[in-house]
Amino acid sequence: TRTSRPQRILKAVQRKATVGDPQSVITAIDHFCRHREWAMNVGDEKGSILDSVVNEVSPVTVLELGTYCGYSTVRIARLLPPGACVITLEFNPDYAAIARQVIKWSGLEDKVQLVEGASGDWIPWMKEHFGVQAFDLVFLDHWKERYLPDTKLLEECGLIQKGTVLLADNVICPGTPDYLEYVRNSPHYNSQYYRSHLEYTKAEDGLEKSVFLGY
Ligand SMILES: O=C(NCCNC(=O)c1cc(-c2ccc(F)cc2)cc(O)c1O)c1cc(O)ncn1
Ligand SMILES: [Mg+2]
Repeated sequence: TRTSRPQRILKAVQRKATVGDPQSVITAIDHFCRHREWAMNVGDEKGSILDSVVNEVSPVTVLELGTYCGYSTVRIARLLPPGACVITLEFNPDYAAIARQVIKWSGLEDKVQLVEGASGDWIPWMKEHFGVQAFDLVFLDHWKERYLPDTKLLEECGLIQKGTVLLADNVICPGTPDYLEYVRNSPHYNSQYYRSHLEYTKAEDGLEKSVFLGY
């Protein structure tokens, strides 16, 4: 196929969504992925749970691991008050290039810092490079086998402090068993599972919300 799936998602946004209207961008991507081609966005059902957690935390600084096409970046950024921002890390340059354009179409570029690179390389530089003290909310949606090592790295770098909320996608499908075991058994986290479905399907999936209790 000439174009990539992310490119076809961007086309759907440019055809169906209104510039500067984040909700229309979200609706356009959900419609395309439900009726044309499945894609690994968090989706509308789990996206509503993400929205409720963002509203509950009302974060000033958010870290998103795994941007893909920027769907969840837009979902998060549209709920942030002035002065708050989301730093989103994407390893794949092709995904990052599409995400920049989706985020720009939504008009939320001032609330988003998209960083291209590997999470393991960038996390140790977050404080110095972005002047971040600690994250209020971390949305984990990247390589599933990186959830646990990156959580430990965030702890070691002092980027997770008392009250920081971790919200992890795909804890059932594709699944993140080692991460789940860690946050559910650690005395330093209060963890709860929000049962849902894999985006645009009937398969079970869910989000795990873990609040750091301090040391
Ligand atoms: O694939 C990279 N990132 C996406 C991580 N996200 C996922 O893998 C993901 C997968 C699924 C999923 C679920 C069922 C199924 F049958 C197939 C896929 C769903 C989701 O909601 C995800 O979030 C990637 C590539 C690369 O080259 N470099 C850095 N990262
Ligand atoms: Mg996901």
